[in-house]
Amino acid sequence: MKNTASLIKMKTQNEKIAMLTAYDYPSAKLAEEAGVDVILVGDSLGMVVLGYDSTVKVTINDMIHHGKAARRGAPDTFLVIDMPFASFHGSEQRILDNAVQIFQETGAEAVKVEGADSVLDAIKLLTHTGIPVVAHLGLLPQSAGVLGGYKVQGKTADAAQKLIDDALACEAAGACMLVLECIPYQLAEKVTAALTIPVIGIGAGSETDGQVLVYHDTLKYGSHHLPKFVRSYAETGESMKNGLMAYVNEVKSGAFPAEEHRFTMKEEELKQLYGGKE
Ligand SMILES: Nc1nc(=O)c2c([nH]1)NC[C@@H]1CN(c3ccc(C(=O)N[C@@H](CCC(=O)O)C(=O)O)cc3)CN21
Ligand SMILES: CC(C)C(=O)C(=O)O
Ligand SMILES: [Mg+2]
Repeated sequence: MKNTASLIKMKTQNEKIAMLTAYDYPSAKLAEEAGVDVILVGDSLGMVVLGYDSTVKVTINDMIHHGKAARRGAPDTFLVIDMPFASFHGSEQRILDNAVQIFQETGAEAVKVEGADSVLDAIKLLTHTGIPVVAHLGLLPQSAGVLGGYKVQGKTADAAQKLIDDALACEAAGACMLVLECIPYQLAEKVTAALTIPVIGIGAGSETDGQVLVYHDTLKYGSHHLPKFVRSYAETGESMKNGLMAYVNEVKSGAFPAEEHRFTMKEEELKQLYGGKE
């Protein structure tokens, strides 16, 4: 139940694919227990876990460190690892070395790369090597510096046609799945209908084969700005902060620890310790 064929089957049977990011053992474990179909160790971890203001500082080692933890938490879920900034550009040898390292060390089912154009060769190379590749089009956070920020993509007829062509080229290059980020829903619907592989949207409307969101956005964990396309399903950050404040208060007041939290020494041992005297 966790391979590329089972995901394509979900598309053909019109069963929506629920994808979520996760970055460590407990988050991946909760995602798997909740029935998430695909877990993405996204390079968004640079922002929501490591506190960077973009994803471009994330390294291969960061992805492997978090990927291995997520794998331990979710051994039975289709796991995708983002290839971080620039790690799938340059020579074939470099791209292959990076992808093989991530794939082998984490035991993930696939890696994800942002973009088409020159990235199509990387998709082909990795697929032919035996590494399933998830493509990612629309808003490419690793190219935010070039795109001029986190902006909706594919809004003009020309840009939309280019994205459709890119999506078809990603599929032809061997991609096993496609993520579409921040594009008009009409365009996402068209791409989804045009492709055989599953298309997963984030800020791309409801007509894709599935949805992906960032773990911390879904559970409102952290104080970051939430993009317009997010719906939060819990107030985790608030609940955690309340818990931590209660802990601090009880330590200060002496209410914690209580009798049931302490350990006791036997009377005779105490006597021996004090030499019979008090
Ligand atoms: N917490 C978090 N959630 C994400 O979904 C996410 C990350 N981080 N980091 C990596 C990328 C960056 N992403 C983002 C971040 C911000 C917007 C955003 O604020 N967009 C504007 C729309 C701008 C426009 O209208 O062109 C918005 O208001 O939603 C979008 C995608 C998506 N990814
Ligand atoms: C937003 C998703 C698709 C992603 O690439 C990430 O979390 O890094
Ligand atoms: Mg990413």
